[in-house]
Amino acid sequence: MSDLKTAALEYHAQPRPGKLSVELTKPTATARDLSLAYSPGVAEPVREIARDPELAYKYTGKGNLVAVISDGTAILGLGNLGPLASKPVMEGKGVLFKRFAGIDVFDIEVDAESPQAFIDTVKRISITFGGINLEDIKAPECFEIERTLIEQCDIPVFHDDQHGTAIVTAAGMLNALEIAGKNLAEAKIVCLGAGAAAISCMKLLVSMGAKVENIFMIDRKGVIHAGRDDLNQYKAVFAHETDKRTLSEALDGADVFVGLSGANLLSAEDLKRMAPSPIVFACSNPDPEIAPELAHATREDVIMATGRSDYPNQVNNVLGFPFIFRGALDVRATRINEEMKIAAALALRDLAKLPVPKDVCDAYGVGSLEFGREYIIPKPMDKRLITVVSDAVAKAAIESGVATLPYPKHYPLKSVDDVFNG
Ligand SMILES: NC(=O)C1=CN([C@@H]2O[C@H](COP(=O)(O)OP(=O)(O)OC[C@H]3O[C@@H](n4cnc5c(N)ncnc54)[C@H](OP(=O)(O)O)[C@@H]3O)[C@@H](O)[C@H]2O)C=CC1
Ligand SMILES: CC(=O)C(=O)O
Ligand SMILES: [Mg+2]
Repeated sequence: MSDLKTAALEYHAQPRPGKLSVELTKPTATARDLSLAYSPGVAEPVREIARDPELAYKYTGKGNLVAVISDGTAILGLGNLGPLASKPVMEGKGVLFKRFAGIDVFDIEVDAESPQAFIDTVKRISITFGGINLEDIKAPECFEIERTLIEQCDIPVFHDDQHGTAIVTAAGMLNALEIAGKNLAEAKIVCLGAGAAAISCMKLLVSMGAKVENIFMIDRKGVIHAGRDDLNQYKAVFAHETDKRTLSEALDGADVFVGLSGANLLSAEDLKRMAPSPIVFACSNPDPEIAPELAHATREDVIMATGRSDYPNQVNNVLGFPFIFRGALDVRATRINEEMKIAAALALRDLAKLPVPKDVCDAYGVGSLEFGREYIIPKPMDKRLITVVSDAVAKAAIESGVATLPYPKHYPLKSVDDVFNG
């Protein structure tokens, strides 16, 4: 077994199985404590909540609890391996929510026979939570699932593979284009993949200035173009008249490659076809569309990002979801809207341009980090993320009218330790 495989399996198995547990937040040392925590005292908050449901936020953990829910149909780039196999990823998201934003998570893997069965399950349990993070659900089913749940739930429902990925990709892309001396409005973009992440990423780039006619999206059957009669409504948005049919043809002179598809699908030969200073976001997990070593060996001028932690420029939704939900929960937003997504993307973009503190460099074992080809986006370990991203999201929620609480007194948060100082 490879070192990483052995270490990863050992990490998950020892010293106890899994990565998450439940912790107590109140004293339980005495009989008196127990009479408050459980019977008879527990009846008091029960009566209060029955009288006024809003009081669930005061007397239970609802307001800081997010459900990370999957049906296991698109686990990372590994495909449809079923709900149980998705559990390590969902626990992993729970780890990141807690570590970076102090948010508690129940991971929930649903064995659903249809999208409607999945929707019904999530809807029925949604009252338990302050927010719902849908995860690793394949396209096109994910779009209808999310739309219906947003409509039916009064808490934020957010399919992270769509919007978290789009927000982080947009932030990195704006910076990469600036470094390459290009701009979104003129960039010729090739997107390999036309699923949950790809469609949402391209939609957000369009809403931030990219031109649909400059985007070539590619699925397993090749370039998505106006002559195809096998496109679902989500792919069809990106269909235009073109004689390009293959990835190679689409990449001729392209400024940007975004990979949200699968491992090793971009060859060195294809990378050579791209324009000067090509931007390559090979974001498939765990293995990117092209290995960074191969990309750098092929093109000295490449600006390269992956979804992984072990290379520079990690374009991964971990930079978004903890801080976006933190901001949304703290103003009790009823949804996560476009204004909040764009605010998060711009906050991430801007943070990458500030001097990087020493503790962040130390965590990544480098002497320094400076805005440029090898540092286009902040590092997940950067403690300022919770300050700037959560603040931007909370403010955008208030300004766009979806917040039900005012701007929190303890904002902007200085660190994750600050979360319960409000
Ligand atoms: N870095 C990050 O933060 C994130 C990365 N991702 C990565 O994006 C990828 C897709 O995830 P997601 O959108 O959720 O999954 P989906 O199942 O919704 O979409 C997968 C898409 O990839 C396409 N695809 C797969 N293999 C090929 C191929 N050989 N050639 C062309 N297209 C191909 C599929 O084509 P078709 O439509 O024809 O089936 C489909 O459009 C995964 O690798 C995942 O790890 C996802 C979210 C976040
Ligand atoms: C990062 C992530 O959510 C994915 O690859 O699916
Ligand atoms: Mg995912």
